Amino acid sequence: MATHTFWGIVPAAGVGKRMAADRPKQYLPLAGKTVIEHTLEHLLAAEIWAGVAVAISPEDPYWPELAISRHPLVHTAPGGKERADSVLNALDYLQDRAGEEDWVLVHDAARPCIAAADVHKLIDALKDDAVGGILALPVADTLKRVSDGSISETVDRSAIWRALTPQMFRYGALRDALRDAAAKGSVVTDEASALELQGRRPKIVEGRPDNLKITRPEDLPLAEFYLKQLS
Ligand SMILES: Nc1ccn([C@@H]2O[C@H](COP(=O)(O)OP(=O)(O)OP(=O)(O)O)[C@@H](O)[C@H]2O)c(=O)n1
Ligand SMILES: C[C@](O)(CO)[C@H](O)COP(=O)(O)O
Repeated sequence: MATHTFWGIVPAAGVGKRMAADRPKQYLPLAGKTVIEHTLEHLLAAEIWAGVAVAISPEDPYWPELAISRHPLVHTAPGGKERADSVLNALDYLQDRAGEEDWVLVHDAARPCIAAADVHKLIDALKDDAVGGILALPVADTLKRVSDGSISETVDRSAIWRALTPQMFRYGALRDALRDAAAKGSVVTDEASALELQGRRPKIVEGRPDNLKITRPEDLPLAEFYLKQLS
């Protein structure tokens, strides 16, 4: 049976504009810890990691204060201007450690309710796949295309899924795809988009609806509720 090596990358260098708090949202208090501590503790609970590289802004005063920043499996990489730059920097940080065919799972610091079971579900579904893929959720609402404040059409939702994280790709393939996207000036908001631009077809694995991304203030009480259900 083939053996696999799994690295984690956690982009955590955003400023949280939409949250508009006194600090980046990954450091906001949530159920007795910071958001990023929940995220990393849940990821580490999957117990499959060769290491987890966390992309942190160079001016970030909060990260060194957290004990988890000194966890033996946790490495600190420099954050970048956009999320994709942070992920690329973390890949560069891992270059002497990770092999080209090792798996990399990228998970947002802002998704603290990730269940270890969902990490295992993604890995079990894709570890022998040629391309890799992502956790995602089918949309539950009717979708409208809107222009100038009015509806131009109702979009067929049967083929529309919401992208979640983790997103799981081979180290070398992900690095090359993100570098290509950057070289072309293409803005990619997730890892799958970078591989799609190269004509690849990442797979979809259905994730849990509680794996929400904390984006706006109203997401915090919802995350607290979900965390209570997880523990
Ligand atoms: N330059 C950046 C921008 C974002 N992220 C990370 O990418 C994840 C998802 O991004 P998002 O929710 O958009 O976070 P922010 O960019 O912080 O939020 P906003 O867009 O509201 O400013 C977050 O964990 C964020 O810290 C990052 O590592 N580096
Ligand atoms: C990667 C992501 O979580 C997928 O839903 C999301 O795209 C990241 O947030 P952003 O607001 O698009 O940067």
